[in-house]
Amino acid sequence: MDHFTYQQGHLYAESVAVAEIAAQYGTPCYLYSRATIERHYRAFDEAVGAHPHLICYAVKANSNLGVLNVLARLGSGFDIVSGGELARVLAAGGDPAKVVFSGVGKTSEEIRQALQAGIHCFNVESEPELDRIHQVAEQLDCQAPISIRVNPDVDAGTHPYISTGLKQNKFGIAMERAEAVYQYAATLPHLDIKGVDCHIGSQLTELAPFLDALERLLGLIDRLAAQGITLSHLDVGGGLGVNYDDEKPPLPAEYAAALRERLGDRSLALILEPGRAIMANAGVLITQVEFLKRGEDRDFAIVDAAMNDLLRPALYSAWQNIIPVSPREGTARRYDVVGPVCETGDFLGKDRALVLSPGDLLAVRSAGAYGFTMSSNYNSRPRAAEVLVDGDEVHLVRARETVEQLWQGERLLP
Ligand SMILES: Cc1ncc(COP(=O)(O)O)c(C=O)c1O
Ligand SMILES: N[C@@H](CCCC[NH3+])C(=O)O
Repeated sequence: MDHFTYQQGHLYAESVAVAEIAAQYGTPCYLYSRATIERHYRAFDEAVGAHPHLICYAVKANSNLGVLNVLARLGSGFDIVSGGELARVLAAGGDPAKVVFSGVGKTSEEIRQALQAGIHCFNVESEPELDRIHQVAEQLDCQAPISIRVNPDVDAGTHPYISTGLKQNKFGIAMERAEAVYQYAATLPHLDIKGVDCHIGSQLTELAPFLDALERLLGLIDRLAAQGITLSHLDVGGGLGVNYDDEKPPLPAEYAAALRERLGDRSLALILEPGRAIMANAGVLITQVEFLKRGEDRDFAIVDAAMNDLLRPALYSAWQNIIPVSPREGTARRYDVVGPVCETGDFLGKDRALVLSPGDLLAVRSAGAYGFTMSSNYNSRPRAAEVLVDGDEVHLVRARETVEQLWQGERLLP
């Protein structure tokens, strides 16, 4: 469910006509709905219920400060993967004590910043990383809270580029090594073992792979307990899919109930790291039709948003719905909806049935996650504005870039 609906024949974001926002802020423009973000966050929080837990929203899905601030106000924690994301969380008023730090390439400087900020836990992805964290903690004369990210070798059944829990993926420490790594970590005085973590991939639409991974983790937790290593939390990562088309992913309530059932009476706090499930359907990308071009083979709707604004279709052949902001009467034609970037892979959607005239506004749905965060300045295109709608209020949470900002930091030769 989301708060982008047609009212009197025009698309609205909560109580505001999308066309009005486009007129004020220009296109392309990302629109987010505060009510949808809040509802999705609460769906996870309430699904886990009374069981001790932390919802650590995955910042990579959408790191806009306004968005992070909405979540921080709800008490959300954050899953980060860089010093930049940590800085954003802090700037947005997030609580560092609710931050978990994932990612395979943490630098010493990033580790130092996170220790100084007082984060909840590092999700350690390799043995050399464990040593590096220990070394930095020793220099700062503190204990680093850690959790081992285990790679359970489970097929998430998702796009190969976003599957992370297989042996051949770069993420986590192999299950076979995990016990030895915990034993080793327990000998290091500047580490504080907190938990175990896994994240097997993104856009999962079935429960089975999650539960498969969970069973393997619970086995490890029990074996460690028998060896005197008691963990206080279990981080199951993110990955719950959303409806882009007609997928029917499990709802947070169903997912959380299955997790809690399998936890049994183990006294382990649960950490969840949802990104897409909170943000994807809380956002749309608004774009305007520049030209309609009749080709010999097919028709093109050339719009002012491109792969630099929304990379998912080009990168993963991802399908996202494209709908008119103010639908017209008439006979639909089939269009490839393409951007101005000089790449054949620059498309937002292919073979879409639409009734269009130049100047029409289109909304690309489900664009709140991995939309703006994956955008770039390719073809020297300024990045789009981001707007957060809250009831009948509209907040510009990031202005469209100016062309001068495109070369900030660059220098002419002397
Ligand atoms: C470690 C980690 N946690 C959480 C997420 C969030 O995943 P999703 O957006 O699929 O919930 C990701 C991205 O896949 C991730 O790499
Ligand atoms: N960027 C991906 C998800 C990657 C998840 C990060 N581990 C997407 O748009 O689907």
